Amino acid sequence: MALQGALRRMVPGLGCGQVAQSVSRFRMGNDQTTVGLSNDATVNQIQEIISDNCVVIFSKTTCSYCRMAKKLFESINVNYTAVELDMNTNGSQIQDILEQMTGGRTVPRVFVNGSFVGGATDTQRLHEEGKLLPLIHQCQVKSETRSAT
Ligand SMILES: N[C@@H](CCC(=O)N[C@@H](CS)C(=O)NCC(=O)O)C(=O)O
Ligand code: FES
Repeated sequence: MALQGALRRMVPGLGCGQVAQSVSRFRMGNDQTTVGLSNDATVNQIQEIISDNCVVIFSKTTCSYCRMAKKLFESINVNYTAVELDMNTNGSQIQDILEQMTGGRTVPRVFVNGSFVGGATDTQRLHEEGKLLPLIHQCQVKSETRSAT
């Protein structure tokens, strides 16, 4: 699928700033300029957020599973960027695109180091299997490589 190809081709993310206490939140499309974005523009916006941030959670403010995913990252002191789809003018468009990219439209949709890792239970399982922190560590390796060059 074209979108999956596009996701794989993404440039590595810029600094991810994990292992910090504060939680960064990013809202897309809440201002006038981004209302009614074309599909391509929204795809680009999504890809930019995913490549610029080590951990991205596409979420809804009312969703307990989303809360669970956020709490998991908070418990391991890892910063995340939450995109709250229910606070966003383009929320359902973003959800449609995420479905094309990942094969599902449920929230949360969690991305680490540019790759989709699953929903809340998938992310929790990954952590229990000891596989989540190594993925997060990959973002640090990337940002260290970048700053060394
Ligand atoms: N096992 C999934 C469950 C995700 C799920 O069922 N999400 C529901 C809300 S809790 C959903 O996205 N429903 C469709 C919607 O809100 O658009 C996970 O842990 O993330
Ligand atoms: S837990 Fe109900 S909306 Fe996610």
